[in-house]
Amino acid sequence: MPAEDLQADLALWRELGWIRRLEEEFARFLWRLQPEADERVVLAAALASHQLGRGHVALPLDAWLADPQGFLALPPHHHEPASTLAEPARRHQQGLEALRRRLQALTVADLAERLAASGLVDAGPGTAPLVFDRAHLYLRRTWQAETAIVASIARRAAAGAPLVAAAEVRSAIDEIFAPAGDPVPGSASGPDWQKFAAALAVRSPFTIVTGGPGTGKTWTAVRIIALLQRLHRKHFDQPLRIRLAAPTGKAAQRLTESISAGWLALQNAQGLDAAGAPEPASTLHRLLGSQYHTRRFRHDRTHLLAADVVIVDEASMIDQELMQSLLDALHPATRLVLLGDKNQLASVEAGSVFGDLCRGAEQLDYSQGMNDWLVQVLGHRAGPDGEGGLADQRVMLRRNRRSTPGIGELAEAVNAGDADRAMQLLRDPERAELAWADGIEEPDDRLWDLLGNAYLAYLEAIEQSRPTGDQPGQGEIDGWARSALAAYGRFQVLTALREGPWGVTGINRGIGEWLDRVKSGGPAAAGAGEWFHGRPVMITRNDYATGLMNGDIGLCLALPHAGQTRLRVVFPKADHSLLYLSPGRVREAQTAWAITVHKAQGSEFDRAVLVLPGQSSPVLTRELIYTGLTRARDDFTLVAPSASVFAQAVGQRTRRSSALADRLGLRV
Ligand SMILES: Nc1ncnc2c1ncn2[C@@H]1O[C@H](COP(=O)(O)OP(=O)(O)OP(=O)(O)O)[C@@H](O)[C@H]1O
Repeated sequence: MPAEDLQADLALWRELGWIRRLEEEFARFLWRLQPEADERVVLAAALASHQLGRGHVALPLDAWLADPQGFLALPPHHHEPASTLAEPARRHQQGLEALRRRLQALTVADLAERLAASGLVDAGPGTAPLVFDRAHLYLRRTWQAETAIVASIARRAAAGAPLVAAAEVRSAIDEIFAPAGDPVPGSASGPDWQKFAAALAVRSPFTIVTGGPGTGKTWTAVRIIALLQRLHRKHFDQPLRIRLAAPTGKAAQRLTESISAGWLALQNAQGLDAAGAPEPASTLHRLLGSQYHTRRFRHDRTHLLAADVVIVDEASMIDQELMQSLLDALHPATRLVLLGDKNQLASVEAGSVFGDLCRGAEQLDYSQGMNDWLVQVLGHRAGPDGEGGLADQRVMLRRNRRSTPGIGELAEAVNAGDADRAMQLLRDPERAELAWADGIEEPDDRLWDLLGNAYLAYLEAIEQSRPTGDQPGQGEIDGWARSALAAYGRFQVLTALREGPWGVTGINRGIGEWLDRVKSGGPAAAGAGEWFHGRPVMITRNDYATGLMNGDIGLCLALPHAGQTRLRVVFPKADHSLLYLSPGRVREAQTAWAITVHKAQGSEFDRAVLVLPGQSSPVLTRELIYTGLTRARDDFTLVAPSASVFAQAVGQRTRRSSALADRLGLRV
């Protein structure tokens, strides 16, 4: 029986940890639907499901057949069973043999034919559990989501005609961008991409602004808001309803801070009308109205969000499902501006919509219509006329505006896959903001001295800002909590891995023990799970009762209370308020001396240390290194026990599979 044969192989791969139980179950479900199904179709379906678990929304046939092993979760080479005689090695070989047998002589064309002929697969809309489209095999849900995203974006991209006269836009851009003393467009420092972004955002209800760290994405967003408000107020009494959001609470908080500081600065320079000031940012979930116990949002295509403009930061973190929900909830006329860094790690959940939308954004492919518009509002075109389409909707900011350029240079080298240049920069004494922690080959005292000392400074900062007097008021306590949170935010240890001596668990334990040893009388940091004054914690699971979300960071402080102290965990909220909870109410949390790069997405720190493991691992990729190092604003240190592991990581790209860019007509 083909069904039993295939199930036996799937069971073997599941035992070996190469696929999940879910894939086995999914295959069983398909056999039940169609006992006579083609086993190669069922195998491909199981792999499409496995792909989804690894963040890919589809299985690309050609890539799969070119590298079938790469599509199973095989262990890295150094974890393969050593002896070929031992049972695990025998099973490993059996697993590989089964894979070889299953795919023997199978070509892309042959498989495509089998998929097209199968009752389990549709070529588009329908009821079959799978969809085969553009040489990608999808589970129906992800195909539907991708299709909805494509349709929504294509609709927005087509609705390009600006409502205001070009001359009006031109004078408003000139005024709003003038005080910063920007370079003359086309001058030696290159075109003014920030003005391009503004010109694009006025013209169309959908704009994508991508750029590396410090390229001025939020600076530009402030000006886009000011520009849209100014143009709107000329014709209408009410200001535009502008909503700001980001995928995580931390990112929303950062967006609120930088937009309000930027708005204030612009207002002072320009005497802007305060009525147009944007409100604090919220998380995307909150913006869309997340509801307890369901993945559905209050705002959807039948209950649209009341907003004229929606600006979302850190858009690379938006997964496919959330992007669909966001687009669904917006009126076609609501302007959507997505800000993000296309080179960062994609979302935790499946999909890489922002990265896909930015495919090829380095090249200029503006249409003739767009170039004409740019001439009218900026006085010059972007380049030769190109294909336009989605390319007309996006702009890439390229100039790093930070005063310490080293991190931007390092990010560029990593992004270009140039590990030698990256190491050279990290070791260059001229670049004081970058360092390679040479000589740390084991997690030993040299590492704990480096990491622990930074946290000692944090613990001392907390003591220094402690309110004086026995009965401080709430205002003083809030002030203390805010300054403790700010002190913690100045420095962060990041790891690539979760487990092991170089992972979050090992590094957290090491720092905690070091602090206990060095700081007499406290902070009792070693006992993970214990609550102590100064303990930073990260929430590991959404808790709707407290409103705390996975990834939120808080600090445990001994707050003065009735002449004594009591422990409270304080969390900053996206709306800038503070939430105090007793430790008993903070259920799923772990100590956060170190956090993974994945969890740090959406956060920034003045200084960051990235700790890589001594051995290579599939999670070590260029995107991970890039995301880790760009969390640091002013100062970055790399701890990499092996230069070759670092070099290998920089050479290792991750690209999530989907046909989104292709379906949107982007050259891929
Ligand atoms: N055109 C400009 N003229 C002067 N200063 C600028 C300009 N653009 C940006 N800046 C300044 O450069 C710094 C970085 O800008 P901003 O925070 O907007 O970058 P970003 O791309 O949002 O960075 P990140 O995503 O890493 O936070 C800020 O201090 C900002 O005020």
